[in-house]
Amino acid sequence: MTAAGADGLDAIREAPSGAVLGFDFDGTLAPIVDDPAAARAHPRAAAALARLAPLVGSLVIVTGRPAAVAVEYGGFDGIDGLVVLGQYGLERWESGVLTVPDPPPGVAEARAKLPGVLEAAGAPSETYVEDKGQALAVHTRRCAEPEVAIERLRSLLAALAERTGLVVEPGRFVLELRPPGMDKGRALRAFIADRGARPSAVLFAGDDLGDLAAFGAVEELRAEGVPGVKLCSGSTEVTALAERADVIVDGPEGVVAFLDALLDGAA
Ligand SMILES: O=P(O)(O)OC[C@H]1O[C@H](O[C@H]2O[C@H](CO)[C@@H](O)[C@H](O)[C@H]2O)[C@H](O)[C@@H](O)[C@@H]1O
Repeated sequence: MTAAGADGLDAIREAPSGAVLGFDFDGTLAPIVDDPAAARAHPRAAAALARLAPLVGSLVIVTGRPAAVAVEYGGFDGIDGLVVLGQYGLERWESGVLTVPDPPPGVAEARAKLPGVLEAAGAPSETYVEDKGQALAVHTRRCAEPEVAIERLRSLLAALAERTGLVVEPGRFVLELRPPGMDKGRALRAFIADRGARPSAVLFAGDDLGDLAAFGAVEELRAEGVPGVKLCSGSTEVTALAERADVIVDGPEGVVAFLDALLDGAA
C-alpha cells in the first residue's frame, strides 16, 4: 500500500458517509471468462456492495458494459443507492431507472462495415463481435492465439473507427469501437460533481486499460486535496494499472475480500 493510498483508506474509514467508492465490473467485480455473455459477478460481490451502500456517500460502478447488462450480470438490482454508469459513462442506471442516449450514426456505419474489415484482416472464425448498441467490441480471447489475432486487427479497426467518427478502446483481448468524448475518468468526475458535495475520500477499483482514466481522476482529486485510493484487481494480462495502483489484490476474489475487510474494520 502506498502512503497516499493509506491516507485515502484512513479517510474512508473516518468519514465513510462522505466517501465515493467506484468500481469497474469485468475483471474487478466479475471474474474474466471466455464468453462475455457468461460473465457474472463474484458470488459475494453484490452482498458486499449491498452492505456498503448505506454506509458510504456514493457507490458507483463505471463499466464498459451497457448499464442494464452490468446490473443483470452483477445481480445488482435492488441495491439501494447503487448507481451504474454504463458504456464508459454514456448510460446511467439508478433504482431501476435506465437512461440511454441514442447511439451516434457512426456506430451503424461501423456495424455494417465490420464484417468486411474482419474478413480483410483474416480474423480467425473464433473472433467474436459483441454488439452493445452504443459500441462494438471485437473479442479474440477464444482464438487459438488471441494476442496475434488482436494485433492483426489493431490498425484496420483504428482506420474503421476514424472513418466512422468513433474511437478504439483497447482492453483485455478486446478492441472496442465506441463514441468519443467520454471515458471512465470523465464519468467519475461528472458523477462526483453532480453530487454537489466535495467527497471526504474517493476509491476506484479496476483491472483494465479503460480504468486508467478513472485512476487519473483519483490522482486529480488527490491533487485537489481529496484523499484517494487506487485499487488494482491484479492479473497477468494487464500490468499498466498495477504500476499506477496504491494497492494490488488478487483479482475479483481479492477485491471482494478487501471490501469485506473494510466492512469488518480490518482493511
Ligand atoms: O469496464 P469493464 O466492466 O471492465 O468492461 C470492459 C469490457 O469487459 C468485457 O470484456 C472482458 O470481459 C469478458 C468476460 O470476462 C472477457 O471474455 C473479455 O476478454 C474481456 O475483454 C465486455 O465483454 C466488454 O463489453 C466490456 O467493455
